[in-house]
Amino acid sequence: MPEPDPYRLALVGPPNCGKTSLFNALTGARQKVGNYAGVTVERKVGLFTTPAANRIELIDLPGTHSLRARSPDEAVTRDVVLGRHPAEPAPQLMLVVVDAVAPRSGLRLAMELVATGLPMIVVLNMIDIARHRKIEIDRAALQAELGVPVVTSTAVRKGGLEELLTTLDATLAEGVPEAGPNLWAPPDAADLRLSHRAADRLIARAVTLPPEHDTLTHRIDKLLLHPVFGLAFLLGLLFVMFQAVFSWAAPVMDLIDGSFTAVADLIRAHVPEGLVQSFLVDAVIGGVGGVVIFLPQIVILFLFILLLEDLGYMARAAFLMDRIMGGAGLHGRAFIPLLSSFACAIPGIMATRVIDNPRDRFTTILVAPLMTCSARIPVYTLIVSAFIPARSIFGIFSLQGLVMFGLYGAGIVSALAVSAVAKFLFARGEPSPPFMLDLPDYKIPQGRSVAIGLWTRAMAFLKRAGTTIFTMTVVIWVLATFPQAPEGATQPAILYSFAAGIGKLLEPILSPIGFNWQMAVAIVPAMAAREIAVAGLATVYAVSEGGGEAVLGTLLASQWSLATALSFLVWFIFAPQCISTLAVIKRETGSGKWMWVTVAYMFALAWLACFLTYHLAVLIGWG
Ligand SMILES: Nc1nc2c(ncn2[C@@H]2O[C@H](COP(=O)(O)OP(=O)(O)OP(=O)(O)O)[C@@H](O)[C@H]2O)c(=O)[nH]1
Ligand SMILES: [Mg+2]
Repeated sequence: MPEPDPYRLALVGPPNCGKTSLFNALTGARQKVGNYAGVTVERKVGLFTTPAANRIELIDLPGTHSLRARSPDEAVTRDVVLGRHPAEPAPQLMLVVVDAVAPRSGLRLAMELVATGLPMIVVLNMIDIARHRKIEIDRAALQAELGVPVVTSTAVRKGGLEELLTTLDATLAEGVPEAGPNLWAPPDAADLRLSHRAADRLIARAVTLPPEHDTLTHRIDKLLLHPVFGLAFLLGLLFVMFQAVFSWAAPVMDLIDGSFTAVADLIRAHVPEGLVQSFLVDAVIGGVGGVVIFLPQIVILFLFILLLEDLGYMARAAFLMDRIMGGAGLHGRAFIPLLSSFACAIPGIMATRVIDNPRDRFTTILVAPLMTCSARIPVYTLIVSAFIPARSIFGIFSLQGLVMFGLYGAGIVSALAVSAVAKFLFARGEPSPPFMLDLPDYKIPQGRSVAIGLWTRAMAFLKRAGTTIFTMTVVIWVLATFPQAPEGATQPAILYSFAAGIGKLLEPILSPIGFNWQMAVAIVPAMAAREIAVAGLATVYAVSEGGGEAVLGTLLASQWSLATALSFLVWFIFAPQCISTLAVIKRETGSGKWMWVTVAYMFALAWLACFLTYHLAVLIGWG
């Protein structure tokens, strides 16, 4: 007998009320959660079985305050709930999640959702915090007013879902009620006022707030949202973050480096000199190993980002930066997408779905690839450690760390500059409405969720090293090795290879900015992933040096001028070296136009900036 179809349930609620935490707890998934609005921007589906063996297909949705959706992420929720989504039939039952600490917007949404006719269960989540704060909620009154079951939950605690599961099974045992007629219509301003008043009445009847309002969050915010001290704190925090990425990681990186060198020595000792040895040492260890070394830096960066997300600081930073970003024509909501782009532009671009005005959204998408993503870290670190002396300044800051900070700064400043130009170019249309931001309460980060987040990111990085980066490194090795030098050749073997031929072909475009042909061979395949530039340089130089033992950094320092090195760094600030990002831009904007605009302006900017940097450096005498 075929199994009956699972019940289709959807998690609906305002932003940041814990929908995804519930989703993860119920289905065992590892979707991203974070203490700010707009973490989830697309629908996710998972399966689970209740204690009474009911099979459930659960849909996690982006948060929204109303079905009157404004931004692309909210539109997903509206379409799924109203059964208009092309790939998703309407759910049979909604779990309407309400933040028990700040129940207003959730209860308002629940009242609006009653009109859809879909059966629902209201889940008062974060009840742990509500109890701690002595917020009392009269569930019987809520149940009577809304006419639906109301349960409490703590999504992030073991056993916090028992009541929800019991009620769910009881509801399903009676058979899911048929959906009533859908009477929902987009509310106008008068409807909205009415519904806000109705929600206020409901809260007045069912929720008792403790008298004092001066919570810890308020006290911390007095400092951290201070216009001067707050900004100084934010700047200091970012500075510490980049110093940490650069200096804390060093000992672990040395350790990894040491073990790779040991393995390479083993291979040299046991595998006869020739193609096999060259492949293993130059491509696999030199190339892929050369990238894997950067894992500690990536992990430290993500640790900072995950902690800030979970603490609830992100929205504060957005609030502080709103004025500065507004001056450059960026919407306050652009901050979190841009900050996420420090990790990777792809989730950053996806996160722009929370911006409702298309012009603001496209401007953010346009500049997101300028933020320093983690794939640039290996390139920056390699060049900075090879060319910038490891001195300390004022005895505390490392000069190398300062240069790294400068590279990040250059990305941020150029993103602001490009968006200011974009604002000037498409200044038509009315100004964006003011930025309304929910500041979530601070929360102690959940160790488990931070650990899972770190693990997922680290695995993704290693997977990239084992797939894309490995493949491209092998391609580069083949190109740099074949055809082999003819008998009696007088020049180095690599000059007879395909790689040299390709590099020479690109030389006319790249020599004005100080690049040699080896760099051309490294940056073309690095379109697949920026780290390949490091693997590529390692492989090309290793092959041309006949598998010499020199460390890549030392080798580069002996072969490149400082002017060339600086130009190479600048190239990686600006050039659109990432095909996946371009593909996501195309998908998220729904047309190839914005993708080509991005490619064109970034390449043009990269070339010009490199040209200036290189010639200026030569003038100074660094040529
Ligand atoms: N203490 C406590 N924290 C919770 C609970 N549920 C969620 N959280 C925290 O609340 C924050 C928001 O959780 P998410 O699951 O990302 O919220 P969401 O509703 O999916 O948010 P969006 O996707 O942005 O709409 C995270 O920091 C969670 O760790 C809970 O029951 N108790
Ligand atoms: Mg979510």
